[in-house]
Amino acid sequence: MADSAQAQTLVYLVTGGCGFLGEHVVRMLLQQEPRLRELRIFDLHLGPWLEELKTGPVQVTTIQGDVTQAQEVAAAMTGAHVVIHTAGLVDVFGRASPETIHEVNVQGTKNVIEACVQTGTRFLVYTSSMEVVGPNVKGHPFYRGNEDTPYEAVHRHPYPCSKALAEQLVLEANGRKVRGGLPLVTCALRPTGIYGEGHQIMRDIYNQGLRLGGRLFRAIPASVEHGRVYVGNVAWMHVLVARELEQRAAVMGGQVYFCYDKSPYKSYEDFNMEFLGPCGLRLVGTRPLLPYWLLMLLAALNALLQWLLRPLLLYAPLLNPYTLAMANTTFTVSTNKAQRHFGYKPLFSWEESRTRTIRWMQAMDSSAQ
Ligand SMILES: NC(=O)C1=CN([C@@H]2O[C@H](COP(=O)(O)OP(=O)(O)OC[C@H]3O[C@@H](n4cnc5c(N)ncnc54)[C@H](O)[C@@H]3O)[C@@H](O)[C@H]2O)C=CC1
Ligand SMILES: C[C@@H](CO)CCC[C@@H](C)[C@H]1CC[C@H]2[C@@H]3[C@H](O)CC4=CC(=O)CC[C@]4(C)[C@H]3CC[C@]12C
Repeated sequence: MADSAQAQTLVYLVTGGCGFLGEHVVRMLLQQEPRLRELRIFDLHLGPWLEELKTGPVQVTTIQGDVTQAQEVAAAMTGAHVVIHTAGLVDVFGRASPETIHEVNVQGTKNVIEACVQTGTRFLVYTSSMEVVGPNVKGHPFYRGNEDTPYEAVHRHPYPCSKALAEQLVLEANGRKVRGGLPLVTCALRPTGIYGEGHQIMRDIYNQGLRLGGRLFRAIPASVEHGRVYVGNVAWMHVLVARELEQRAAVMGGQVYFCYDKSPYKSYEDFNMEFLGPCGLRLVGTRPLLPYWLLMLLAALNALLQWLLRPLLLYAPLLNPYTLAMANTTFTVSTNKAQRHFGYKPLFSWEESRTRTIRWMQAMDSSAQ
């Protein structure tokens, strides 16, 4: 909890504070930000776990609200010093319409920026995504690249398009005058694929493995590297950026940072096995069991079924042409920009991140029995 020796003066607002990443950011702020006086948690859906936070020394205010509603955002932000904007619609499975994704991710971000200007909130940290860069529609590999690595970032899918547009808005807003005349300082963090406690896709893959008798079948060559980062380290990076933005505005304002840690470079499936293996699942095959053209056909079939069934029900399996391309294209990051600009070092080692994730999966498993 916050060190009471330091003055508790700051008001933070976390949008999407009840999501997978948002909850970790909220808990990390309460543990690691001694200057926090009030923490506002803004989300479309508030979780029951928030109640336990209200007994600590920091005032925790929960706000059920929608980022697409400009007046709700502005009302929540009045008097806040820092906003960490993690709220977003994360959908690569065709559950939401492209219009809804745009509305939440782009219009929602515009509303946050305008609310900063209107209310005088000076520091904005935006959760962007590796997807703003790639993999692109051509499936070009991005092998251990950094923030300056040239890459043809061309997207068609609504999710990366929306994240790219929103990130651009955030970066362009850096330096705008907010109420009171001081400049807005903004910054965007680009996590690669986040894993850790609360990761819904990991849960889904685990359940899929159970349904298949404790087995998963390799679909992606082991040589395709997919960047992953532990949720606790992503949260830590958000807390550090928020803390350092004021002092290092000239260096950090308008910048983007990949979120990285010491998680190993592996294929999406091999990486998941680091957690699913200790939970009793087995990955069958050292090479993909089906040829790629057949997987593409199955993915296309899933897309067609989704479209045909849409009037009756929502069919949104994990495999579709976009997720297949994502999993099958090398995209990994190797950078030290965050360390150079604001002294970031991962708070959790790979071993700790792995252990925490396994413990969470095992607890989830035993509570389901
Ligand atoms: N999960 C991942 O691997 C990655 C996620 N990101 C980004 O991180 C952020 C958080 O993602 P996750 O925690 O994974 O997703 P999540 O779906 O668990 O959390 C998003 C939160 O935003 C809230 N939200 C959605 N629409 C809202 C609205 N209209 N108004 C207010 N709140 C709303 C949701 O209720 C949810 O609590 C997102 O911006 C996402 O684009 C970036 C890179 C990787
Ligand atoms: C082809 C299947 C065979 O096992 C595996 C399908 C896996 C996919 C569901 C995932 C592969 C890559 C993931 C994405 C990636 O980690 C980057 C992301 C960044 C974000 O900002 C949001 C989440 C995601 C799009 C993530 C979603 C799930 C995958 C597509």
